[in-house]
Amino acid sequence: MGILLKWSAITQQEVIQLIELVNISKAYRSGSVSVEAIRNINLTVNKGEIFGIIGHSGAGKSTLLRCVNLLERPTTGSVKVGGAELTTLSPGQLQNQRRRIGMIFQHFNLLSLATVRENIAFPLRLAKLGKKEINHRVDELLQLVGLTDHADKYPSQLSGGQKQRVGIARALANNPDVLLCDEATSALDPQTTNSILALLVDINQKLGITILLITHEMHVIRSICDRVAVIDQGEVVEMGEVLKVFLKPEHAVTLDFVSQVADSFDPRELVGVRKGKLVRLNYVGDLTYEPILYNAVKATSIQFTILQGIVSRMKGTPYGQLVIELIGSGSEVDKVIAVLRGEGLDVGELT
Ligand SMILES: Nc1ncnc2c1ncn2[C@@H]1O[C@H](COP(=O)(O)OP(=O)(O)OP(=O)(O)O)[C@@H](O)[C@H]1O
Repeated sequence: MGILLKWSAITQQEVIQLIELVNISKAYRSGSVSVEAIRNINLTVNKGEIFGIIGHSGAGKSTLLRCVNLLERPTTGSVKVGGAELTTLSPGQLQNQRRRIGMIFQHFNLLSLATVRENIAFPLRLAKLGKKEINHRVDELLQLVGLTDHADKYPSQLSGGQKQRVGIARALANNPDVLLCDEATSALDPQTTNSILALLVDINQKLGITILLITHEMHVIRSICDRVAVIDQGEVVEMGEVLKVFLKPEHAVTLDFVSQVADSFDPRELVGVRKGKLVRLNYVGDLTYEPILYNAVKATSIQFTILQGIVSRMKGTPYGQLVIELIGSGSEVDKVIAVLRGEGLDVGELT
């Protein structure tokens, strides 16, 4: 059965909250000065999803991500992963819980004097697995990330993308439930970025690992995330399903990020220039490929012009956004708009 999504009802599945951050704040002290890096953040990440946090430099992304495994301890607030409250655990208990949370980094953080195989084996040694078991697991991981032929190389002999694959394999060594990604593709060129993003999607889908990533690139969010939180000056300013946030950004910072990947021409510039009624149509799922616009106008004398448009797919879901001008009598324009809404399109009236 094809996807048939109404704008108002994008996928509703059974939801298990794997990461729950409640009222997280973190203040750093330097001398007598206190910097509040994040403030009162409430955020949940559901099991199986890829959740992205986007923000400009200094917004608090790294601090927030590092609070999830308590690499940074929040000043106030609760951090639950898989139901366990991490802030109250003893050091030993925390170490055990951290095995369920893998992490990868922008600059890979590999051991430069160790081979690929040894880097990947490192967390397995810490977990005190036997030699045979470690070798077997490392072979599996090498295959998963496509580095079987590079097992005996040192990090300096690898490309950036290959280094990040080692980082991913190492992060997955102990079969975590969650993978935290700290700007994992920021040091990579666009093609390598895409191959690493494809690997993350593969891991998410095949292994069911929940992914929480931070980035300053909307391309990353649009390519692989299910939901996104936009963070600015330490606070979450917008959050929701990527398609919705992408098609209808509300906060100025979100608009800024969306314009990284969308047409930067703002059709509101045409208000007052064009004489007809300007409307923005958003549609998702199979509706994207239906002749809805034609059907809506065919019984009327309305003419329409497309002023701006995109029809694409996001994580396999088709979507479209058109800005059109409807030319004709007011009552017929209203009728067309009502028909479009009746078909499930989101219709925003710009004039
Ligand atoms: N260890 C620290 N001591 C003092 N201030 C810090 C520390 N770490 C971060 N900050 C401050 O907290 C704020 C948020 O920093 P953070 O690194 O979390 O932002 P970010 O969004 O990840 O930025 P970037 O994308 O540049 O890495 C900044 O003002 C930063 O200067």
